Amino acid sequence: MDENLPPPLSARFKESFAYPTIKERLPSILAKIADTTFRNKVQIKEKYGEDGCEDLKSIAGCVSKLRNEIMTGKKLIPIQDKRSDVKTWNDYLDEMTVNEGSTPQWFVSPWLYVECYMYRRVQEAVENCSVLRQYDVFMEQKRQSLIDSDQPTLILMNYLFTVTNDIQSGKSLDIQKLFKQLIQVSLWGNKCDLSISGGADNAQKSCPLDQVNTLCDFILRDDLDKIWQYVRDKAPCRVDIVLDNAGFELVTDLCLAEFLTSSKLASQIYFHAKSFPWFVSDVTQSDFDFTFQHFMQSNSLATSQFVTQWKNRLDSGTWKFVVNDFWTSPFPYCEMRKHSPDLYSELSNSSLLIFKGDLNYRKLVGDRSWPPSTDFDTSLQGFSPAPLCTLRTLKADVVTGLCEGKAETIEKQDKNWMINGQWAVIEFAEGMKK
Ligand SMILES: O=P(O)(O)OC[C@H]1O[C@](O)(CO)[C@@H](O)[C@@H]1O
Ligand SMILES: [Mn+2]
Repeated sequence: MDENLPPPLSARFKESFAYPTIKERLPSILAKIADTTFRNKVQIKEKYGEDGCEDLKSIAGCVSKLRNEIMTGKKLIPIQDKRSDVKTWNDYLDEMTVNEGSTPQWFVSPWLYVECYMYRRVQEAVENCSVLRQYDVFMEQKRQSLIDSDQPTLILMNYLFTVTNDIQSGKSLDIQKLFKQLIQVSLWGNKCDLSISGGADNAQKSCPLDQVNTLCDFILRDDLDKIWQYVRDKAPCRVDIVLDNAGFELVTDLCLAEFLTSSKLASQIYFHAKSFPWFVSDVTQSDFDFTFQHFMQSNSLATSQFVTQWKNRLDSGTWKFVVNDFWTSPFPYCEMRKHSPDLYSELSNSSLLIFKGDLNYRKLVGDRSWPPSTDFDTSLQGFSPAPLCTLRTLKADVVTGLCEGKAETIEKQDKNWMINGQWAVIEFAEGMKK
């Protein structure tokens, strides 16, 4: 490890947000999983019979054991299942053991690593089932949060419908203004994750368009002008969105993608998603499919036209939905080139990478305790497959790229500014010019 880098965030710092996350938030997420699996018993029995019930029992048992391991600060143990990423995880456990001089522990080791490990252990419980190997322990919550966001979704779809019709009919529009607006809608969509709330209802309630104006002052660093100039000069170009949460956030990402495509700023959009349930609300293939199914049942003209168009875009390859196991690995992104060279080179074909959300941000900056005024480029530690930007509301006590004194000023105004999801950053790193 580079001695000059600040230390990784960890629950061993009791005043940091890692500590209550591991002590309270993670155990409560696991308790909720055990709870919902029991509640699903009747349904599962109908569909899968006794084997299904046995699987549910086994998932609940594994999750309760894991909860106990966390609460008693046990050592991390190797993953044991047949998923193709097992070796990666177990090799990393060995590597961390060597680095730390002893086996990693929940309240001692880097927060990023142990928190990712928890979700991989939950998946282990599912992988070892006999009939429920596709089971998603967070499915109900994710679906409900999409349904609970129907109202703001409709407002957004109707608005976008007018915008795209105007574009098509050649009406003169302020594309720059729309670009900035839809980026901000997608940014604030990131408020709606289910991990920060420990799985409690966190759906979008207010009007997503009004929010853009009222929340302007809560953006601590705003590189939108630079991003706009870059995209305008590159257009039409390939844009990659590294997705975060299902539910309303995904709706906002799809709307951003639609705007970029119909305005011809983007020629192609890649959506990157998780290959198994992750940090409660992150998008998987089945969440993406459910979102489309849900839209297909809508009575709204705008929604049903968009969903047909989006399916066509996916069929024709203008849009691509891709998953990669790297996104559900514990590695910070500066290690992507080493651990997933194929993904790194795939991303380098893009003109702009948009990283959504808090966890992506933590991985971009290596989840280290950087002084907030550290240059954003420096904190990326060489990760630069293509020009990139982040749309992130702050839910963890790490941030870089703020101007000198900004953190201190905000701290006086709101002592929870780094963790309450009320503040945000839009940061751009152009990297090496291509
Ligand atoms: O969905 P997001 O924005 O990545 O947030 C995920 C959550 O997980 C954490 O990274 C850790 O629990 C928080 O910082 C945040 O609440
Ligand atoms: Mn998430």
